[in-house]
Amino acid sequence: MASISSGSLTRVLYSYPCKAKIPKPLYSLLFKKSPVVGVASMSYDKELAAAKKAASLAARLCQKVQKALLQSDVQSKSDKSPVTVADYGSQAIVSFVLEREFPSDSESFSLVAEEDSGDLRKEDAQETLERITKLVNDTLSSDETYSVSPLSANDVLAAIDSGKSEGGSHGRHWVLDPIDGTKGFVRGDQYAIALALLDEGKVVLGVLACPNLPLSSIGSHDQHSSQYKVGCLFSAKVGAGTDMQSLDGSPPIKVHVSAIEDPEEASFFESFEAAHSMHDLSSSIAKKLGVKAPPVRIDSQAKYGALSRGDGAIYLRFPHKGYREKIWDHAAGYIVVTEAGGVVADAAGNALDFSRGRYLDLDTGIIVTNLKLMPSLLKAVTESLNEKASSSS
Ligand SMILES: Nc1ncnc2c1ncn2[C@@H]1O[C@H](COP(=O)(O)O)[C@@H](OP(=O)(O)O)[C@H]1O
Ligand SMILES: [Mg+2]
Ligand SMILES: [Mg+2]
Ligand SMILES: [Mg+2]
Repeated sequence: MASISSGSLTRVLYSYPCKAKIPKPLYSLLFKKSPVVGVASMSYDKELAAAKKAASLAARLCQKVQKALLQSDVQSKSDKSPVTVADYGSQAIVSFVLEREFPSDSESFSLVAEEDSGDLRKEDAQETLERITKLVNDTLSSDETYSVSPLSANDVLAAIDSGKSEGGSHGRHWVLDPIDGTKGFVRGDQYAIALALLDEGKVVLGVLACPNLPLSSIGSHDQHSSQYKVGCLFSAKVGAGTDMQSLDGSPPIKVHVSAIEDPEEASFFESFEAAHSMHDLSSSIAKKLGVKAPPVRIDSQAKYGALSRGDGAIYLRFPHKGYREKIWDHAAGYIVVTEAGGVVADAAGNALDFSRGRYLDLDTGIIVTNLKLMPSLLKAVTESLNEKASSSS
């Protein structure tokens, strides 16, 4: 989390609309000291290097599949959401690389990941499993640092199933979304490989590989244009800021969230999929706040990456009633944004709690912006939610 100087503290206090009392949850979110007390002094350098390597290799596998996506590569999970050979392949690669990079931790290795091998163990999935196994082996052999004998289909199933951990508030847990934004991936749009590490319940590092995200700002041009070089790797470590580099290996640069204070100049991100976030609610919040620009709708945690380098100033996510957010959909994005100076909160202004297992139990939605805009954003969110509640009662 970005440290907050007394100067910025004063500015935030003054920026709170109407000098109203700052709500308690928001106060603690904006002003509390680093949330990783006790683990902040660890370096996590080796872990971050391993995470970047694992996510970059997984991105290579995903790029290959997205270029030649076959109808048979896309399956439906029991909740009807899509999953592809690349989701499984990416999870197998990341799991394999992490276990290999930390052989001495094999007893305590813990990975909380989205996919499991249940459907791949069914009889009619033989061909799909073979295709995934080939993809994983081809990707590993394309990396000169891994001279391993090819993995069998069973090795691949076991690597995928390493991701069954429940996480929690004790010890270390890797958190993986092997493809976040599978719907975007299938459409040929944005997606991300999102990997984070929890230590004693706090996110201490995160990596976002975004193979289709332009290296230059998407605030200023059409994100679908083929004119711009794409492929970004964001990485963040607690207390060390956020870096961005190209996926093909340029040196990293430090990135920072937008410094915009006037909502009229701000633009906001939201899900491309209306089923994932209530677009009408975001537009009512944006209108209240005075945001002029239309929403930028993109898939996946690429939104957190783009926000961390200031492409836009606000991210609004309001799932429909009953949906429970998962930790792998936010852990990496959360630290990428907070280390770049941003604030991530639920709709009541509470900090997100990644220590409760696979789910993030939170109040109503997720809002992300910079320190200056957060108080007025939270006020607009509260008003819009109250209006929505009274109009539906
Ligand atoms: N009804 C729903 N409401 C909110 N989020 C949902 C949802 N159904 C799926 N999702 C989540 O939204 C994620 C994609 O986020 P975004 O909308 O920002 O692109 C999905 O990740 P996966 O694609 O990894 O399954 C999934 O976890
Ligand atoms: Mg999914
Ligand atoms: Mg996801
Ligand atoms: Mg996913």
